[in-house]
Amino acid sequence: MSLLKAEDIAVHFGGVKAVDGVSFEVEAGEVFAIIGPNGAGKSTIFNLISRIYPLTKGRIWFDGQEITGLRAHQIAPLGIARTFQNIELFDHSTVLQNLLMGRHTHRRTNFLQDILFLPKVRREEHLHRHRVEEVIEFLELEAYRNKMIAGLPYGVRKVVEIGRALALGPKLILLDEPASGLSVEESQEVAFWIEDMRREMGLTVLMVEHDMGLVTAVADRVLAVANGRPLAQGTPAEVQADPEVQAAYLGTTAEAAA
Ligand SMILES: Nc1ncnc2c1ncn2[C@@H]1O[C@H](COP(=O)(O)OP(=O)(O)OP(=O)(O)O)[C@@H](O)[C@H]1O
Repeated sequence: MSLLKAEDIAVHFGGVKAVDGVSFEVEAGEVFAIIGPNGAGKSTIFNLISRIYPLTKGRIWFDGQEITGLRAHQIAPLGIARTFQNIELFDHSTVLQNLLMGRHTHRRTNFLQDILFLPKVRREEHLHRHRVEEVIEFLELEAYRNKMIAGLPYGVRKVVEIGRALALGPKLILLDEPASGLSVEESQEVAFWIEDMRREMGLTVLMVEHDMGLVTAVADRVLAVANGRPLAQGTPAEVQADPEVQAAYLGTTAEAAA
């Protein structure tokens, strides 16, 4: 059984069919990439899985449970974490504080227990700290631990965003363009981390990415979309060789070119 399954999903905004009849399955432990030209519907697919947008059509399952009818706040506790195309961090907080906020969904204590700082609260705090320190070590963020986000280089902020998602301790991580705006070296580093997330953390990765170098380096399978519609699915090499995919990247579809 796959970890994530999307069946014939669609969302229409007025006349715009942002996503229209897309199906795919992501196996546990797999790195699965969604590619496509600008405006193809890639981020919208993430927003459907995260339950930010209501589905016009279709169904989604995660870890054996149907999540089609769930609300956005119910998704993270199931073990799905995500990053955003436009980094969404708290600029005037430190790296450590941002990562601790990634643990927020796991809080089991209530406000009264928190202000009395009961042993249960202390134990929980210790657990959150431990997980966050693991993430800091994993992503080599030690030097930035107490630095404000606002003053950090773009590449480091992107890594912190991945860190915040990892701090949640997810089963599935959704990475929205993890290499966008990064240098070639930084993008290669992201490729190593994705590999390590799978190998060391046992994570399943679903990513949207324009950088075909990164996709080819890390993805087991790829889904190509254009104008909200699926074009091809397969290994990176198979999808890149697909004539419809090639046509879509030239700004036209194969049908239009025929
Ligand atoms: N909330 C919304 N309301 C109306 N239209 C939307 C909404 N969200 C997305 N769209 C439209 O859906 C289409 C797909 O957008 P989406 O952002 O998913 O594309 P994308 O493949 O992620 O593009 P990019 O690579 O540029 O980020 C676009 O035409 C976009 O304008």
